[in-house]
Amino acid sequence: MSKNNQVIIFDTTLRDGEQSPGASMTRDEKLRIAKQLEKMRVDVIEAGFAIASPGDFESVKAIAEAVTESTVCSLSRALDADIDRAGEALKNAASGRIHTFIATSPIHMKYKLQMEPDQVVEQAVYAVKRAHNLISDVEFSLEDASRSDLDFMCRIIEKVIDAGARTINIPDTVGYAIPEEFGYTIGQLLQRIPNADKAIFSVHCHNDLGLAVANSLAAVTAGARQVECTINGLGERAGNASLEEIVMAIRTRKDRLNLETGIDTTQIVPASRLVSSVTGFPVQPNKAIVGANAFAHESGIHQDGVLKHRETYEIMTAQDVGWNTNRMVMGKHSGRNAFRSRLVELGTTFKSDLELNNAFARFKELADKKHEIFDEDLIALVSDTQAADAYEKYKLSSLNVTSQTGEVPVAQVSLVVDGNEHKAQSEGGGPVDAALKAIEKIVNSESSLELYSVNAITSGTDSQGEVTVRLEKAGRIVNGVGADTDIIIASAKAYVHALNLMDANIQKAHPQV
Ligand SMILES: CC(=O)SCCNC(=O)CCNC(=O)[C@H](O)C(C)(C)COP(=O)(O)OP(=O)(O)OC[C@H]1O[C@@H](n2cnc3c(N)ncnc32)[C@H](O)[C@@H]1OP(=O)(O)O
Ligand SMILES: CC(C)C(=O)C(=O)O
Ligand SMILES: [Mg+2]
Repeated sequence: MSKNNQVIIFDTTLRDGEQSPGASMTRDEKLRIAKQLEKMRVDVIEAGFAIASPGDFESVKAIAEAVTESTVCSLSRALDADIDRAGEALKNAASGRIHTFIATSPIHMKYKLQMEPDQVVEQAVYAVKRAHNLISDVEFSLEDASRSDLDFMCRIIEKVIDAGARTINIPDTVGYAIPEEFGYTIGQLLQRIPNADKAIFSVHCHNDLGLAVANSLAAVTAGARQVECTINGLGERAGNASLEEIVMAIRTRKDRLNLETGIDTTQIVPASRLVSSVTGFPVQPNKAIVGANAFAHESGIHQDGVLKHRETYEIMTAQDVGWNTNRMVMGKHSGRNAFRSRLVELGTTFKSDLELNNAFARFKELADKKHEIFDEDLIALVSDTQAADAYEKYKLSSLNVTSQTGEVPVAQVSLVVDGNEHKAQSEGGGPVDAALKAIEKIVNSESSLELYSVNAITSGTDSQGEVTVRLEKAGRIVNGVGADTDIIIASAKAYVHALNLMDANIQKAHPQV
């Protein structure tokens, strides 16, 4: 059985990960990733498949020469040329490993290798011996192990251990295994093979059924002590078991698994970002640990819980895996507590519950129109609300603008003045001009427009526009602001705000007016 509770993390992003169609990496890109993996304290880095191409040979060689803290490994078929090429690439490694493999399932032996099982055993033993002559650290993999016969696996494994293999890898090459069965297989191999205690048993799971991590965990529970995995779960077809999920599951459920890894988990997110930017494979937002939403909360009930006690909805901290912080995302599912708390952080205070409730109601209206509400939106929304709450002779009740190619824009506005509803219609040079002229028809303010400016508060076509309108009348100047996802409504709001400010000014100066 296992020697201790330490699980060796073998990263194969640079080999199996690179087998993802479209994920080819240059030598320098691989080197950058390898340095990050070393920084993260990965135990073994599979740097490539030295015989695959001159470029891959150079990558393995360069990584073997640059990395000193992790073992550097090259894959090779059970063939002389592959093994020798791997040995050559690794000759300057501080700690190198040759990883040789051959398929052991009936389907692979018969159709792909076109070899009899006895020939496969013979070639495996020969390959391990040849590799062992070049380097002491030899790993042997039984390709397609999860579809191989258990007795046959026991036979070949016993022989390759005798030949010098010190790591025996059991791959679920086609992602066919299910956890209980896979764990059982590992347990049986460890029990039945007489010299099993001379090697570390490893697993290498693919994600064709979405079970790669679950199968890997079942295997370590049964006694495997190396897991082969990749950053972001990159890899052939549906990918490999994801390193970040394996490592964080072992860490987070230490209570149950009683295992550990040597990984510096704070380097996980930087590694994920690097792999994503080098390969051009984006990380899905809901990806465990490294997805943008992995530590983000948008629902009011969750936000309230996290604000009161983080562990109500978080089983890890964002900082533990390399994020700066968790995130409260303001959106249509958010609640008052998160809304108030974010605004307090942004330096806003509410004088009363009524003020909070008014701002919150406007926030919900905005959230129905806009996917994500940013801090800038909140600030604009609160100043808009506070302005509206201050003094309001005029209130915009509704605005309807028709604007078509080749037609003169027409605006119909409904304005409440001192509690009474007034309606007006106007044409204009553009929809904004028409809207402001319609308002003027009702108010007849006799003020002149000194400035009209529009700002997109955030990026994106669903951004709120913030409009500033400066009016001048008899030497008095006021600046009205209005924000809305509809720029014409934002303009009307800003104009009405300016009219209210002008009116409040006049009231202060001449209370009898
Ligand atoms: C499960 C895995 O991920 S295995 C790794 C898969 N990764 C890769 O294949 C990426 C790199 N591969 C390559 O660059 C090329 O396939 C090479 C350089 C390795 C080989 O190229 P070629 O010599 O042109 O062979 P080709 O790829 O067409 O066919 C593979 C040959 O290897 C044989 N083979 C496959 N696996 C093994 C093995 N483990 N041991 C010995 N021979 C093997 C096949 O039977 C086939 O033999 P054949 O040519 O006598 O029919
Ligand atoms: C070469 C082996 C380990 C492999 O990648 C697989 O079987 O999936
Ligand atoms: Mg694989």
